[in-house]
Amino acid sequence: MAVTRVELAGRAYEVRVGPDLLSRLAEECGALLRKQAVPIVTDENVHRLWGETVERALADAGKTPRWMVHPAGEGAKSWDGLSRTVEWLLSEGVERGDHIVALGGGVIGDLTGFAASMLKRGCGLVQVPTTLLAQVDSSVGGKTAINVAAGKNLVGAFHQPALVLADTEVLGTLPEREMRCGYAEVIKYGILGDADFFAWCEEHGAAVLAQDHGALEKAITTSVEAKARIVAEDERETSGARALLNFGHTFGHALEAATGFSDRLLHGEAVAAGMVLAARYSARRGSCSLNDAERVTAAIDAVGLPSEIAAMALDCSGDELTAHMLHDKKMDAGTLPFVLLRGIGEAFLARDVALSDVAAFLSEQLQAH
Ligand SMILES: NC(=O)c1ccc[n+]([C@@H]2O[C@H](COP(=O)([O-])OP(=O)(O)OC[C@H]3O[C@@H](n4cnc5c(N)ncnc54)[C@H](O)[C@@H]3O)[C@@H](O)[C@H]2O)c1
Ligand SMILES: O=C(O)C(=O)C[C@@H](O)[C@H](O)[C@H](O)COP(=O)(O)O
Ligand SMILES: [Zn+2]
Repeated sequence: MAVTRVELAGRAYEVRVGPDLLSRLAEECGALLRKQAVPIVTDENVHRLWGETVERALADAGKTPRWMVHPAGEGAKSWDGLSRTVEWLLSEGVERGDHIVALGGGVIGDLTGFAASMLKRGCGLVQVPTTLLAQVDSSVGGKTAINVAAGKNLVGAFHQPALVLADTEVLGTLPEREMRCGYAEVIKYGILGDADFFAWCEEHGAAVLAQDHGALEKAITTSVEAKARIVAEDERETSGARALLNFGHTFGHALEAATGFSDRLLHGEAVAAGMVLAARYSARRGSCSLNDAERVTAAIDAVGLPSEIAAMALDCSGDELTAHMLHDKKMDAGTLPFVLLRGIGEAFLARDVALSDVAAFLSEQLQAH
């Protein structure tokens, strides 16, 4: 098992990555699960595939899971999903000192984390991420949110977990498409801040997706270490360091909005196409080389993630895509800082980007090929 600490003063916590953590859930959580009944929020797929393992793990420790099972998919990150979760937690008598278990992908983690942040003004949380995306990204760092009509993640809170348990065995049941989505966030860490890791991904992407043990473990632990370092430096995205984790997301969230937060384009896929756009836009502005932008595109193409928005039949204009960006949380006094590249491994925050120029660039990209 690999252990990474997220160093936050007075609230440091461990991210444990390795096999068989789910079947040791009670031991791993120790005193965090202080009552016989354990409130667990999950979705229908995870419940069907891994519910029994959890039941057994808790039964061995004399505990009983209490389940809240959401429908699978992004739709659960909604006002309705949130109110149902909070009402259920209240009906279960959850107290401030209890820890709610979020067992699932990023949707369940973001939703449950947000519910935990507001229940009795904040109760405990254990993240048990079951997708690659959630293991390398969403379970770490305390960003929680729901989507609302105006856009992605626009209502939320920072609420750190007390523990993250990333069981690599649970990825065995994850569909390939979801593995690819997680891989998009893995290579993001290389592109934004670690050229050597990006080069490693270029070589080993297929092995990660095939769940080769060594490659998968390196991909997860390198990603978690990068995220933990950045979150410890800038927990609430105030200094600019954490904003770099948003590489590809301003474009990506606009693509998710344009496709109605549906299965048509999953978050990881939107981020993949968004990273290609951010790299190409960087090259167009002359901050990075065309060659580096092409390397980003090739790495995304190589694993079957979408790179071309022209192939997405989006039925919207560049202006309509930039209109979605006006809701981006990085928006500051009327300007939107963009995470762009000086090169592979060197992202920076550009504060002088005109949205009209981005719209013109997107119009070209929508028509390319
Ligand atoms: N808070 C953050 O820092 C952060 C970071 C990245 C992404 N996110 C958010 O995370 C969400 C995407 O998360 P996701 O990609 O994990 O999607 P998801 O939670 O929808 O999970 C993807 C699918 O995989 C299924 N699944 C989960 N675990 C499984 C398993 N072990 N075996 C089989 N099926 C399984 C789920 O039921 C679902 O159908 C988005 O809403 C995104 O905005 C948040
Ligand atoms: O943890 C962060 O910070 C990130 O930006 C990670 C992203 O992968 C994630 O999708 C996040 O939810 C996006 O943040 P948002 O602030 O743009 O909603
Ligand atoms: Zn993301």
